[in-house]
Amino acid sequence: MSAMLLQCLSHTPLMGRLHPGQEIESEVEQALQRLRDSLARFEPDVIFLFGPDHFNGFFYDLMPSFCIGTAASSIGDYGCLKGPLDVPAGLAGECAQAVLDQGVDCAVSHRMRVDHGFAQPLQLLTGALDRYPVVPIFINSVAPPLPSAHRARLLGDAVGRFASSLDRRVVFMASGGLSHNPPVPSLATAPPEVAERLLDGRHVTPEQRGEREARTIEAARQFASGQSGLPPINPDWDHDFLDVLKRLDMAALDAFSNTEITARAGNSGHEVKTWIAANSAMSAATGGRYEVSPEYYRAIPEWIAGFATLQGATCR
Ligand SMILES: O=C(O)/C=C/c1cccc(O)c1O
Ligand SMILES: [Fe+2]
Repeated sequence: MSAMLLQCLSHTPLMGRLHPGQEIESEVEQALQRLRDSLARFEPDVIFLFGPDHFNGFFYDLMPSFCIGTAASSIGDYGCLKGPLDVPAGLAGECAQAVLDQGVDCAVSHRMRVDHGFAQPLQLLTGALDRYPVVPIFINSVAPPLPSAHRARLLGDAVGRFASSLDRRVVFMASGGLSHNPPVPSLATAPPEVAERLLDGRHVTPEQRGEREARTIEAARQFASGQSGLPPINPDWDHDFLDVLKRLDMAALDAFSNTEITARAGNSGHEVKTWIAANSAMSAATGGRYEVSPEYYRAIPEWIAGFATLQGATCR
């Protein structure tokens, strides 16, 4: 019999680099521990992990809206674990075919490079990149033109229908969001050497990577001290979004426009589409018979994150 579990969490490579204080860090740790415990209890056969990329694996020389990896490796940015994920190639390929058959155009990568967007949740919740088989599903969340919330919902729906046919213990996991605005360059305004890296940054040197990471850490330090031009985290929007998920209101998810997400959740707020896809997958796979509990939320400027966790399980 198929069994389904939904887990969503924010990621931030600033965790462990900047410190929002003991109380907040232990709150976050407890929220992560709840996810870890239910994941371990669930004993998944496979995790369908919806995640973004930050110009580390996907570039403007060929930028898909969605891509399923039949093999994937983490680049180890920001000190995350580096190396291969345990991707079941046949299953991932079948998933891609099923998604295409359901009318959602999705690219395939037989050598997907992933960054902290995929590596951090696996590391935080399982202690490794290859503890469980994982089908990595990329959603373009930072490189306009972006897919809509509606298309992300349909992607999730197609993955959920496929997963429900498997007779396996399946986790739908999302990594991203909620509202946040780290300093990600834009192709439209970038100087030539930065634009080149957005087009094809596959071969940056360790020094260039180190400089980029140091810039983000410095930007977070300024953001946390209130001396930054970066737009603020938006807890009101984040709570509204979590409410929609709690109500299982798929139609409301479709109504989030890209303009609204950028204006209210920030340029990187589009990472919520990973949550939209995972919740939609859970809805499709269970026929809507599941309950969602948003378990933790806090705006954490030191981590440039509206940081949240959510779980969902089938109704008994
Ligand atoms: O520098 C990057 O690649 C991104 C950093 C970042 C910072 C805060 C929240 C996030 O979701 C990020 O990806
Ligand atoms: Fe991110």
